[in-house]
Amino acid sequence: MLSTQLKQDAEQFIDEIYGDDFIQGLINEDIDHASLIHYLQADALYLEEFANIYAMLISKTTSKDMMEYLLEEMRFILGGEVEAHEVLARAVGKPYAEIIKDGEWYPSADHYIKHMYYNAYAKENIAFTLSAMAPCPYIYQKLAEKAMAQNVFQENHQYRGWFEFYSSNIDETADVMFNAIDKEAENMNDDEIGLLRKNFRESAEHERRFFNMAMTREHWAGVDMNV
Ligand SMILES: Cc1ncc(CN)c(N)n1
Repeated sequence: MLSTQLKQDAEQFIDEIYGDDFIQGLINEDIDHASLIHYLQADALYLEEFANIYAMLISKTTSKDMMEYLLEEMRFILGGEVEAHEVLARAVGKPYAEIIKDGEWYPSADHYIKHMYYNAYAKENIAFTLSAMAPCPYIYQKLAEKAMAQNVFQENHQYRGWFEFYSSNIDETADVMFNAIDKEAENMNDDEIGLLRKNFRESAEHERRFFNMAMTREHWAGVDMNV
């Protein structure tokens, strides 16, 4: 099954991201607040676009079950995931709404978001977009599970809630995406399946870049946003 291959492909990225500074900084509680703020600003906008892309997929599917799933996920991403963001905002010590008001699509986030939009606009079959979206729930879930398995988070650990949230809330999200990808892949040729795999791997790398973007507080250099 293609999803077995995709999950195998993801492993390398999960290990790399786990060892990178963002996740280690959360585990060790020594991540700097400026990086958390940068992450929250970028991620609030990323999630908004993720919800918009779900809406685009609703118009492309004829399956009622898939429509219901997409609607439910839209609601979750617009409301539920704020809970994970609130954990980080509390550590920063500022209201979440105040933190995110100045964000923009920093370069790595911009690239990731446009990778998903490209597939939503260019491809009629939703499996192409889903293959670019699936690393989002899947990689966070695996990172959180790994962190919970390898560390003991005391009651007062500042980021415990973040890991708990992603290790327990998004199981089904990734599963439904993988099932839909597998179903569509049954009727695809090798080139198309290769593209699904490429989309997935690219997004897995985007996930890594997104975290690292926060650590370096990446910005557009030489682009005056007020012009
Ligand atoms: C960039 C990114 N990727 C994944 C997730 C988890 N939904 C997230 N919040 N942000």
